[in-house]
Amino acid sequence: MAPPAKTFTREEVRNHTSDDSLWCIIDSTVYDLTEFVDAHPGGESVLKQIAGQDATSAFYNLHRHEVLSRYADLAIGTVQGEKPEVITPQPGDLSPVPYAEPLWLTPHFKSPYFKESHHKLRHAVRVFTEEVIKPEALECEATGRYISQEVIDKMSQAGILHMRLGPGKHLHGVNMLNGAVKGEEFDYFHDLVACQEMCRPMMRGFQDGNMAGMTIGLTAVLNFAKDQAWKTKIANEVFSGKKKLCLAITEAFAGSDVAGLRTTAEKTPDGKHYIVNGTKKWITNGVFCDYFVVGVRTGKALSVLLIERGPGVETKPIKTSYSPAAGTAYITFDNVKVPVENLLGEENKGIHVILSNFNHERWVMACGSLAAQRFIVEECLKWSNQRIVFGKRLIDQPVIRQKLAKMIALVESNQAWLETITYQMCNMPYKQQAQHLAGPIGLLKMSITRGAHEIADESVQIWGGRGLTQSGMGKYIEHFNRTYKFDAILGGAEEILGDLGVRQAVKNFPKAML
Ligand code: HEM
Repeated sequence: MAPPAKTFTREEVRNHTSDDSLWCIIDSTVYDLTEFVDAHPGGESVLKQIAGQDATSAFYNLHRHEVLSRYADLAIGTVQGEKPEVITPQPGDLSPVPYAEPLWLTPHFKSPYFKESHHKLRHAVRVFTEEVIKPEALECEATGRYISQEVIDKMSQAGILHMRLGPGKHLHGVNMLNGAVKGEEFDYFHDLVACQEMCRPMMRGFQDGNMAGMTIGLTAVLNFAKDQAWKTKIANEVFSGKKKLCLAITEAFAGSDVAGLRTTAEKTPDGKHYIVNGTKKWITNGVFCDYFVVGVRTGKALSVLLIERGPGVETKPIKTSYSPAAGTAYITFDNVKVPVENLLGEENKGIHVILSNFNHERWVMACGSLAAQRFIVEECLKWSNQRIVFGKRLIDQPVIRQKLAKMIALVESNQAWLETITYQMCNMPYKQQAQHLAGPIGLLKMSITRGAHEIADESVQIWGGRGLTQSGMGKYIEHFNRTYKFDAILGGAEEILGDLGVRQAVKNFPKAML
């Protein structure tokens, strides 16, 4: 909101220093703080000290720019002949801060990978994220409530729910974000753009609460359901946002080691149903889902069933270090009767169903974690540039520049690797992807989550106490430091994925000797 059109001279502002009239200037705007003094969260005395003065540096040393838009009604005009210097970003804007955007979005840099439609989609998703998703994310993260049906409906109408599964036939004919990209043209670079843009609210619990379950679970139905009409029914219900679906594989008994699952499914004597018994743990979105894509033991091997919420299915929230908005659940199945038609893929060949989406799931997590790291780099660059300590900006200290250099290098190198792998995904048929990319994607995710560890650590050191505080200037640093580990565990632990990468590399090792 622009300040009122009235103008004042600096001389006039200097006359308002009493309890009856206390003004100050921040970035050429004049604020009347008389009534606000008592309510100021930072106390009265600090405002009295800057009465009548230009408080721009003092303000930015202690507050985020967004505070000014929250209190815009305190502005009474501007200083005659002066214009604001601080940039107020508009929805969809690219950040002008160095390294705040990937190189393909940086002026003068070229990329062989991104076309006009990727740029269009980037802009459209960023606007949607800022206008629709971010306000919801902030509220859900603060209150712990689950995503609202209203926001789910808006995402469905904009084609975002379809988009979250990556490229494929399910996108054909879907109007995405008012024609930003055609479903038929949507490739893994569009997918990358959407994944990275949708992380921008930087609310990690909500990010998973925002339909992560369907992203990793619905593909099993699309690719392995046998009955076409049944598949279409489930897909329509989920893509329209009317029903929620999640993937339920991990158990207290087995995390990354899926072969150790203990939930059982036994066929009834008439062969028409399975009776499912067991438990599932850490199931993202489980608390509010209607459908569960469940890994079960059928005899000695694994199978995958779609189980509908009903008698015998119970979900309880699990408290994790991110917000309850993710809907993380402990699930119990007690004598749940499931029609045999709900089998996905072949009986006892469920491992193929489970593995089939791992590459995409891990790649999605890699995209998201890296986008969050870049956001943290931007926060650190801005903070180091505006924070004055020992009479200098933080960035004037070599030790801080070293930390920033390390953080930038980690993000840029991982983004370059991510784009190279994405290019392979665009150019390899599914079978080749499964054969050649599981190892590289495992190594990529490991590298990115290791980078997150370094970046979380260095950023807290740069921000000091504010990096440990849940409100105020360093709130994103605190949040990132508390939640970055999710990406190092979910979808396969860092160590397991690194090991997968090396094992795949040595599988067909040539007779090459030293
Ligand atoms: C338009 C003017 C101002 C508004 C609307 C405002 C608002 C706020 C708000 C909302 C907070 C809570 C923390 C946050 O959300 O960032 C805060 C904290 C604070 N403010 Fe202000 N403020 C203003 C000007 C100033 C000025 C000029 C100073 C100092 C000279 C100041 C000193 C402080 C201090 C010391 C804190 C506590 C910071 C911390 O806990 O780290 N404020 N202010």
